[in-house]
Amino acid sequence: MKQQLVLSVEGYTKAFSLHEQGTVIPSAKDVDLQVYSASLTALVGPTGAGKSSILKGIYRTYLATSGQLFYTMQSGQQVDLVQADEHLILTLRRNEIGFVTQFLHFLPRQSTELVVAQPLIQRGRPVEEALAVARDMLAAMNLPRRLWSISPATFSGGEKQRVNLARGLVARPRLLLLDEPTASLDPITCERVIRQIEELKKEGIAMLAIFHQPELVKRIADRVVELEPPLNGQTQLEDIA
Ligand SMILES: Nc1ncnc2c1ncn2[C@@H]1O[C@H](COP(=O)(O)OP(=O)(O)OP(=O)(O)O)[C@@H](O)[C@H]1O
Repeated sequence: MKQQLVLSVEGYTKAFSLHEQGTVIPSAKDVDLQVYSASLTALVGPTGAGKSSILKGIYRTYLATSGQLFYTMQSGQQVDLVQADEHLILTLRRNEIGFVTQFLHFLPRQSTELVVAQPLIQRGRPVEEALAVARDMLAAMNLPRRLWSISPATFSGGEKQRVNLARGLVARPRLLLLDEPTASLDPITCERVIRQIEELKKEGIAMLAIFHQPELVKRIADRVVELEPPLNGQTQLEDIA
């Protein structure tokens, strides 16, 4: 399958100004990277290097301090995710860009299968059909059947991670962001996730994923972007004013 450029990150920089403390926390600094369809770009580097901050910038949970995030939409039109208006960002989140984070967001008393089916329902799939896809994915993620009809509120970290993955994977976005997708999984489930990632590649999906395990990166990454260690210390706000 021909790989096409889906996302080009150019000079992405993020720093957090903590005005009350009068300091600036540097995060990602001048990062360039590309993500192509039908492939996985791995983001590696030490703790605090800004890996999660880059994913959050692409998903627009964070606003970049500087730099550009050129995303090529399904329509072929290119948009800078730093500048795009809120409405477009919400549309892209619903239809094109998915994010599997370390945290599971869900409404109280919502069943696990409904949490997973949600991205499909939001796109207009009939509820029963969406639930059937969700159940298949929960089975693929090795989540015990007895947990499907209850809320994930009381789930263990590994169980929540499986629900998160199932939700991200059913959506089949064009660009999938994965923040340590296998971090709290047992080896069998980890293998299943790897199989799913291979499947996503075959379907043409572009992925940008943070990993801490070098052997995993070697196995599934098509490109590797290594971030520099974070700068030492903090900058006083007046130093950069
Ligand atoms: N909302 C925030 N407010 C202030 N500082 C933040 C915020 N989010 C991240 N940071 C800081 O930015 C730096 C980079 O954080 P980030 O989570 O992106 O690192 P990371 O490379 O993903 O680390 P890890 O491998 O430990 O997950 C850290 O020093 C962190 O404390």
